[in-house]
Amino acid sequence: MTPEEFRAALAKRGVELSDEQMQQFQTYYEFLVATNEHVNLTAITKQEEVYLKHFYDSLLPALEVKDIQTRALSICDVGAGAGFPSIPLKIAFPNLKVTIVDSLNKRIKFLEELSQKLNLTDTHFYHARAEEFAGKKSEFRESFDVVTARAVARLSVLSEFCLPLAKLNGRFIALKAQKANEELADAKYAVATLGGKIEEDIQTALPKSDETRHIIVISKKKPTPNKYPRKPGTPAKQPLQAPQGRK
Ligand SMILES: C[S@@+](CC[C@H](N)C(=O)[O-])C[C@H]1O[C@@H](n2cnc3c(N)ncnc32)[C@H](O)[C@@H]1O
Repeated sequence: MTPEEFRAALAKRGVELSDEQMQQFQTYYEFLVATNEHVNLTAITKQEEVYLKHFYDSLLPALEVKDIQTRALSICDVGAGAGFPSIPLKIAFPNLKVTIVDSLNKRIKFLEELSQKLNLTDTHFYHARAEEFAGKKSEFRESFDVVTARAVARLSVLSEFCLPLAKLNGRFIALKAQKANEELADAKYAVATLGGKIEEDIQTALPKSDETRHIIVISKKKPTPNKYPRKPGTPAKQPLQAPQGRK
């Protein structure tokens, strides 16, 4: 998808980007590819692929969950890497307040520089493991309207990173490509244990492509018990699973 096709596809979905926003996406693309020469940020570097598979893909949550487009929501993006999905969301919807946490400091440094280049306001970057960032003593626990994550871990593990960060009545929105159905079934126990409720699995696709995407919306119904998230590494090693015989 060329930048102009990107703009037209979004306009078709009711999102009009200004020339300035288009320039921000272009600056993002150029800085991503230049930095990628010496810092491992992405395997996708062709312009048309970055616009489709990173930029447009990152905007899918806002195309499907409309209040992201207009409200001054606080968003925490867990494991954003080179900024996906939250930086494209912030460029397209400057109303958002974005916090990113990633365990790789080189990526956080890239994002800090990127944010300055794009003149973004209300963006905050933290080098930390999600398990610590969301811990019971953390000021960030249960403080965000929306928590997002793309390509970080399977849903049962991701729920333990993300649900503790969502406010009561807030949402955790996971961006998934394949195997979403399997992951959802496998994550039911974890989601319920952590205070969440699976609300929707919105199936969608990238334009001019048969690649399906799932936007999974989980609402935070109850506070997360203090013992979660467990210590760094444990959620991935021992994902929360129903005791034998329970579903
Ligand atoms: C495959 S990348 C995906 C990056 C981005 N979300 C995307 O969709 O392109 C996964 C990212 O999650 C980060 N990550 C993995 N486990 C993490 C954890 N426990 N806490 C914080 N960040 C984590 C990694 O450092 C990496 O930048």
